[in-house]
This record gives sequence, C-alpha cells and structure tokens, in this order.
Amino acid sequence: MSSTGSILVKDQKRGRKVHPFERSESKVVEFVENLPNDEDELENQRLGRNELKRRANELLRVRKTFPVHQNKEEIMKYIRENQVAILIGETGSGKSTQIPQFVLDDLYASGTRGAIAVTQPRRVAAINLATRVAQEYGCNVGEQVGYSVRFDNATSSKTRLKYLTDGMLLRELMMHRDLKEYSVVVIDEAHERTVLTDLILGFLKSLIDGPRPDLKIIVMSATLQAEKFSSFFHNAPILFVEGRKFSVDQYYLGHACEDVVDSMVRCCCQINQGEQMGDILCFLPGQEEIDKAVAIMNKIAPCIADTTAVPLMVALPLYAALPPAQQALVFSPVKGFKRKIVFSTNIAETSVTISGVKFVIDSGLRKVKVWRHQLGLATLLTVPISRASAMQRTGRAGRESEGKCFRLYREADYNQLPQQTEPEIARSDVTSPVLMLKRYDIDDIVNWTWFENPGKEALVLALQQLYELQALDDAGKITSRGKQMALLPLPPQMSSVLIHAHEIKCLSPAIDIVACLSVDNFLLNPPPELRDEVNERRLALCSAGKKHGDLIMMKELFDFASQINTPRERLEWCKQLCVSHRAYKNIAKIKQQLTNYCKHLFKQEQDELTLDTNTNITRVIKCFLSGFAKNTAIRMPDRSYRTVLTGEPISIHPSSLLFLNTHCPAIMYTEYVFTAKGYARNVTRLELTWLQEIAGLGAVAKQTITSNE
Ligand SMILES: Nc1ncnc2c1ncn2[C@@H]1O[C@H](COP(=O)(O)OP(=O)(O)OP(=O)(O)O)[C@@H](O)[C@H]1O
Repeated sequence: MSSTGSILVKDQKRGRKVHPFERSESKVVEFVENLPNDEDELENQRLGRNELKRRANELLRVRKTFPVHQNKEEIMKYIRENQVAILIGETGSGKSTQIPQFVLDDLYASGTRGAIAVTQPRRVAAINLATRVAQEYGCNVGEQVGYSVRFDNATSSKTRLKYLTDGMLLRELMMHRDLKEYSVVVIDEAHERTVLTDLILGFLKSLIDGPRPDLKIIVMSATLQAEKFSSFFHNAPILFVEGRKFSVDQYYLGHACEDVVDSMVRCCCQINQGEQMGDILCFLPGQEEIDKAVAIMNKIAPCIADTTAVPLMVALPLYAALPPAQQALVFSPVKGFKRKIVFSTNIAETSVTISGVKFVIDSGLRKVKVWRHQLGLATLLTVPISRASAMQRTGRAGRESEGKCFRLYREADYNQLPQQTEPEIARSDVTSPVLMLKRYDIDDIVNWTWFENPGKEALVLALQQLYELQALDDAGKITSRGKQMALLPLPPQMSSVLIHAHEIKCLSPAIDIVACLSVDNFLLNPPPELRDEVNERRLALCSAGKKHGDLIMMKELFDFASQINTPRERLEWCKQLCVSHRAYKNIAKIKQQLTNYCKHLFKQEQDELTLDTNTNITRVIKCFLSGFAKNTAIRMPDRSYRTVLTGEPISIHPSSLLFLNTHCPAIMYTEYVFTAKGYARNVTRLELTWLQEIAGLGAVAKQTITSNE
C-alpha cells in the first residue's frame, strides 16, 4: 500500500491544519456492536444477524484505513458545530460510505430522532452505496440502511440511513414539504451539478432559512467548487479531507485516437496480456459504442485466451438504459482464470466502486443532451469530458489496491480540457423543475433561490409549456391537474398523457405504453443481416402497429409477451422478434408501479380498455397527442416532414415501423435525435384534423396545417 499525499484535515477558512489521529480498536468494535436493537428482528433472523455482524467486523479492518475514518472525530466535530458543512474530499477517501455512517452513529448516540437522506445523482450509485453500507453496518439492505430510486424502493420503517436519487428526494419534498422525516440531508457528489442536485440545494436553503432551522445539511464534493457552495449557504465552513489510500498511475497516448472503440479494445487486450490480474473499467461515450465494444470483445476474447497464460476476458455493458438486473451483473466477481471488462458510460464515474477493478481506460468522451429551448427539442452530442471528470474516472481504479489509468488521448489534450463540467441546468429543459417549484407554491420563479439560474428564456419557455399542458392557469398558478402531474414520477408530458387517459377512460393501455417508453431498449436493433426478417415478423404480428406506428406496436408486443405462459417460451418469442426479455420484465414492473400511483392519484380502479377497435386506438393516440403536441410534424408535398412548430426538416428514424410508410399525413414522436440530420423516434401516424383540435398549437402552426390539407 502506498499513500499519495498526506492525510490531513484542513479548515481553509480558519487556516488551521489538524493532523490525523488513530482510532482505538476497541472504539471501532464498539461502533459495530452498537447496532440498534430491534428485538423482533433479532428473534426472526438470529442466524442471519450473526452472519451480518461477522461480515461487518471483517469490513471494519478495511474501513479503518480510510482517510475519513482516521479523522472521524474531527469531521464529526465540524458537522456537529455547523448547520451546513461543506466537505471536500478526494475520490476514494471514503466520503460516500463512511460519513453518513458516522452521522448515523451520532444520531443514535445523542438520541436524536429523524433519518439521514444521502442523495446521489444516479440510481446505480444509490443502490451500490446502500448495498455496501448495509454490509459495513451489519444489516440487510432495507433495514437500518436502505435506498429509494425511481420504481424501486428498499426501505422500511426501520430505515434511518437512506441513499436516494436526487429525483426521489425532490418527490418527497413535493409530498412532505418540510422534509420532517429527516434530521440530516447529505448532498453527495454535488460537483456533478445535475439539474436536480442544483434544485435540491435551492430547496434546502429555503428550508433552513424558513421552516427547518434545525435541519442539518452536509454538501460533499470531490473537486473544487467549495467556495461556490460555501457562499450559497451563508459562508458555511469548508472542510478538506486530503489523501487517498492507493496511487493510480496515469498513461496517455502519444498520438490522437482515431477510432475510440477499436483503441479501447486493443488497450484491453494489451492489459490482459501484459499486466497482472485485475478487472478493467472502460469509459465510452454511449450505448452504441458500448454495445459495439462488447460485441467485438465477445468475438475475440476466446481466441486470445490461453488457459495457463492469458485470462479469458468477460465483457459486460453498463449504461442507464440497461435493466437494473443486468446493471447489477457488473458488480459480481467473475470466477476462474478470467478478467472482467466493464464497458460503461459516465454512470460509473462517481460514487461507484466495482470491486476488483485495477485498471481504467478512459476515452475522454461523454454524451450530453443539449436542449434547444426555441425548438423544444433535445440533441444528443458527443463531447470531451472535463478534467474533473477525468480525475473521477481515474479514481475508479485504486480503490482496493494500486491501479493504472490509460487515457486514450494525449497529455496535451488533457491540459486543454475545461476544469469543470458545465452545470447541466445551463443546457437543459427546465419544465419539470419549474413544475416542482409551482407545486411548492413559488410564484416568482425567476428570483427563486436558484443555485444557478437557468436564465429567463429557459424559464419562460418552461412556463409556456406548462401552461399549454394545463398545469398552470392564466395567472400562472398551478392547477389541480398540475398538482397531479407533479406527483407522478414522469416528465410532465408523460404525466399529462396519463391524466388525459384517465379522463377519457383509456388509462390501462396508456399506462402500458408509457411503461414501454420508460425503458430505452424494449425493441432491440436486429443485426443488419436479420433486419428485414425481424421487421417482417413484427409487421405480421402487429397489425394495428403497422398502421398506427411504434407506440401501438409496443403495446401489441407487450400484450403478446404477457399472454405467453412460460418464461422459457417467452424468452424464445422475444429472441424471434428481437425484443428484450429483460426490458419486458422491467416494463411489467413499471406498469405495476404506475398503476399503483394512478390508483392513489385518481382514487379509482382503472378501466380495462383494449385496443381492438380503431376508435379505441384513436382515443389512446389522442392522449399522447395531449402531451406531445409540440413533437409533431406534417408531410410536405415532396414527402419530407417538417416540424409543426418551427418548420424544421425531420425524418422518420430507420428503427421506426413507419420508416417505409409514405402515407402518414402527419406524425408525432416522443424522441428527437440529431446525428447527420434530425430524426423522429417512437413515431405515431396522425390525421391532420387531430392536430387542428389541439388548443395549445399556435396560429402559425395551424396555418401550416391548413395549407397542407
Ligand atoms: N461496493 C464496494 N466494494 C468494495 N469496496 C468498496 C465498495 N464501496 C466502497 N468500497 C471501498 O470504500 C472506499 C471508499 O468508498 P467511498 O465511495 O466512500 O469513497 P468516496 O470518497 O466517496 O469516493 P468517490 O467520491 O470517488 O466515490 C473505496 O475506495 C473502496 O475501497
């Protein structure tokens, strides 16, 4: 083990340095022995409890060596003495796993009521951290330590330390506005500056300045924005925890990289043949590159492996659109003479520890969604990462031992990278955040306590969109419809679809389609040689989808899959149609959750409308049109499509069932992607008259529609 940099705790504001001190062994053991005593639980799970404790004691030996652990008393003194503490620590210092446990320990010791919320920007991190911390704490996930992410909740009445995505904390804020359940809120990875993290910061400030002067806030961040956080929270003190346990050597390319997937795979092979055992974590920009890399790796790995000298490489993908069960696979060790290669987007960049990873390969790229306010469309772009991101990625190696990071760019390129990633709010659609503020009865949106104001233009367009969705009234106040929208765990457009569906009694099929759209990969892209065959099979099966488009086809496929009795037959059926079986199961779960939300919201059982007549199908499509009126385009005499709002050219994406259909007078799409040109995805055929019925469309758009009739 080597130590890179001294382990010091420094109070920058007061210019004081505090040397670390050792914790005594007995105290540390006492901490674990001090588990809250729940008699019933102990009775029910006595054996399990012993095993949990044994494992926790084992992990304690490792934990004791983390920089933050060695400075526990000093850190806790800061936290006790200040209502808001800004904690800056290097990657791997133990912030995310240890500090919440220290605080929990403190709550028990002082008899303070209330729970601790620890927010994470991503669900993978929230689940991974809760699982690890539960092990360290000596309980099962969902007992004292749990997590809550969209569509998955592992908490109980016993839970006092809850890892949750920032989206979930915001939902809790919408329902229990003072966050009374919590006595401490920890904002982890605040430097990531997601829209939702920024929003939470704003809400927390208004809470401590208003109804919750007792609420404690800890802002944790890995990099340098300490001053900004501090000044936002009335010059809160900053605490620096320096030092990490293991060093990570960095290597650069001597030349610019031409094909990032190819270079990544080559680099994996070199490590596999030349370096000691240890898994590899590779950062690629997006799903497309990852799927490609996994496919190549699966082909070549068995050819390179040699039972005595070269381990077999086992490639695993990790990106947000994967179903949770498949994401979880990357955290399981591979057995035998094998090396795990995880190809990931930046979802593994912060907070996540993949046990066994010794090497990181970084493409230096990421995908970002850039929202074009005027068009109301998002464009997905591949851009270079920031230096802060590069450090985070590097930090994923060297968590359990020394590591190496191979950067697929030149050192000169690294020096050109921006210091920090720009805050997401500067380039995002803020419709959802504005709805939350309105739900919170905030009238003056522009002058709210924004951590970073998204700008007047973005705010006005969001207000306009909400008005068109009837979430706001003429005075800009939230309507009862808007309140319902804010309670559904969906973007406002999707919520609007479900509310409309409830009103015109076609909630059941609408929920199914919304659930299908909530997972990204229900329909897999067939390999080129099978594309025509698979498309024909899908068209033959989905007679309504053939006519009406992708949303209706998804519903048909989902229904077919649901009618198959045995999982084995269903799996085979999914293969034939290039449908993801895992996604299917995920959809079924989301459907159940949405059904429960709707039951609660509308206080009635749902209808069982089936899509067996054209009238019923039209009804469902019109529901979607109520949410996606802006995402429509009409066919021009030359058969191209132009968006109704701005007249921009747009094409039907080749993955759509309507790609070859030239008879659609108009289309609606739920997704827009821009590669060489603008593409509509998840496309539905519309009649022009349906567009004219929409109240929200402006006069210009209506004129365009009329002149095309
Ligand atoms: N799931 C896990 N499996 C194995 N070890 C883990 C796991 N989670 C955490 N650890 C260990 O705990 C250490 C500290 O992790 P923690 O997430 O608390 O660090 P951190 O300071 O928050 O770093 P970062 O900000 O980079 O996530 C890791 O370096 C690793 O040694």
